[in-house]
Amino acid sequence: MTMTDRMNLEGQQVTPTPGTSDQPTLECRGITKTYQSTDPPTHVLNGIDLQVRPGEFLVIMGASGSGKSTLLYSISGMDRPSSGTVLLEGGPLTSLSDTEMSRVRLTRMGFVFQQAYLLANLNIGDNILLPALKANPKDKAAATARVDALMERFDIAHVRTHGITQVSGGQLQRASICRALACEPAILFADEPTGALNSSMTIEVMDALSDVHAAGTTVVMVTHDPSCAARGDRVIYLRDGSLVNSRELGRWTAERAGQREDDLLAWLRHEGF
Ligand SMILES: Nc1ncnc2c1ncn2[C@@H]1O[C@H](COP(=O)(O)OP(=O)(O)OP(=O)(O)O)[C@@H](O)[C@H]1O
Repeated sequence: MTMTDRMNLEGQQVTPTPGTSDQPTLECRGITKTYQSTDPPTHVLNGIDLQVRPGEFLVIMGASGSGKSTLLYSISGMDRPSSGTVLLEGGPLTSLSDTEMSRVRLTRMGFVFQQAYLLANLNIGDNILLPALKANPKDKAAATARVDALMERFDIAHVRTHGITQVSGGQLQRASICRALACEPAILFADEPTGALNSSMTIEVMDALSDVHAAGTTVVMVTHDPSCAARGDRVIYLRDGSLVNSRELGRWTAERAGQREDDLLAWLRHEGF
């Protein structure tokens, strides 16, 4: 664990939450990313060290262009870092072939984006089922049972047979969360999952992500929104592609949400947000 991981704004040592195992779910060492497609090349990440504890809800924040999405993509196998190592549950990701990486993404990781990216020719239920069937075609009965349970849990069972244009934005994003959980991933990555939603749908979706986290799934989320960030156990702050500070928040509770947001906002302002 790095120094920034252990210190809060006041430079005090903090006790990490929750995490029980010594092995991080995700470990990143010396991650750099340079886009060679531009002239001159664009250096975006400058050697990020990061550990995500089992069951932790980690939030990545920073100004626009600071490298948040690039970091998320580089550590989740959606893109490859230019250098550095990523370990998922102790296994090296960065040395996998593209085919092996795709398999790990499908079976061990879930993804939620700003847009739902569900298929227009499938109904909501079948969209959610698809990755589970792709991961294990022989598992149809078990996968269907899992998907039914997820749709009940996230209150979209009643729109199972609806088309993707026949549900609200909040329902669509909850369907994306169900799809991301259908293969029971070790970790869920979310990139601005509420970026396209109004405030009531944002709360719906963040309640769903808090539920995912409370059930034990490790979550890594990029957001611009301090009220969403306040749901996390820990917020890290990027500036110009470097991890410059980190804030332990402890477990989110609805009762303390307002105070927690105020504290986080004060810290973010101190960081230049
Ligand atoms: N494919 C690419 N090729 C070249 N440069 C890129 C590419 N993708 C991102 N960048 C650049 O990398 C930098 C970081 O982008 P990134 O999207 O990671 O930032 P961000 O913090 O997520 O920003 P935002 O909050 O605006 O989404 C930006 O300067 C961006 O222009």
